[in-house]
Amino acid sequence: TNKKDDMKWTLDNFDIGKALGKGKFGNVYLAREKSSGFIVALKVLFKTQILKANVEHQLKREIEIQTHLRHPNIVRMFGYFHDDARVYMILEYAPKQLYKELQAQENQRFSEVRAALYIKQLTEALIYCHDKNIIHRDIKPENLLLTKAGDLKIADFGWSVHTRDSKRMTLCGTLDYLPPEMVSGNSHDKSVDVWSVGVLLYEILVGKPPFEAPTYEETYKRILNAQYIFPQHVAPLARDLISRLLRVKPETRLPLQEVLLHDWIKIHTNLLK
Ligand SMILES: O=C(O)Cn1ncc2ncnc(NCCc3cnc(NC(=O)Nc4cccc(Cl)c4)s3)c21
Repeated sequence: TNKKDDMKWTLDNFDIGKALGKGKFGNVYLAREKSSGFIVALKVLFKTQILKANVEHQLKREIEIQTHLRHPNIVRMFGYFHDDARVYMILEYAPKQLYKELQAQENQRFSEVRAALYIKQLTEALIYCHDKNIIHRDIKPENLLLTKAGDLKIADFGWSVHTRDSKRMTLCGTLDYLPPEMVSGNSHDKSVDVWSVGVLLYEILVGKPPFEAPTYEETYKRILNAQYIFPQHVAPLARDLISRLLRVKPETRLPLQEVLLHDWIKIHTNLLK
């Protein structure tokens, strides 16, 4: 690795700014690296919380994976360090959170052009991860950020960590984004990410997730049977793509490479991008 990569960072290297997000294990702060003036997001995690939740090994795996990923649609982890009480992740700063952007929309949904750009970029990032045998397993609006230019970045590297700092995590955790094989406790492979692309696509076009129900048990049942309906405003091509992703049988879900070739994506994305 070059000098920068094995740099020994400490808190003294940074001026700390406003809190960007608050979570169970600690907060994320805007920060500036003093010598370069470079702006980053500094995620602070309390060791006591990590140990209490018994997620130390998951954090180590996440850092190991994340420091080796380089993709325009994945938030970079430039490094990490720790002191006696906290672990710090030095992350690429992306100013907007997709779930907040979604909530700010009229009817809480994006246009087909905006939705197709996000799905295309998410799919490209997941293809990159899958090629490195990394399954994300936790794709949902809270884990997706947007750059100033409006490009999507996967921000969450707890690929298999569910006890994560998610904002919409209700007391017992939101099932909404989990595929049948995960809610039923069966084994799962990278096609779990394909399912969650389908859930995300449905939510950003409709304004709520496909299997949302008043009770946990009802959501569970609807996921197991891939039971969802489309409001009449959802266009036929979008319905076609979603129906090829939200399949109970993992092997029948559309491969991610074919998501990029689907007419709904091609028609609604700027082919030059
Ligand atoms: O989104 C926000 O709330 C605030 N925000 N706003 C702008 C912005 N720009 C960049 N990053 C942000 N947030 C950090 C995103 C993360 C990346 N990687 C993570 N990993 C993690 O939390 N791991 C982890 C946690 C607890 C236990 C264990 Cl085992 C692992 S969180 C930003």
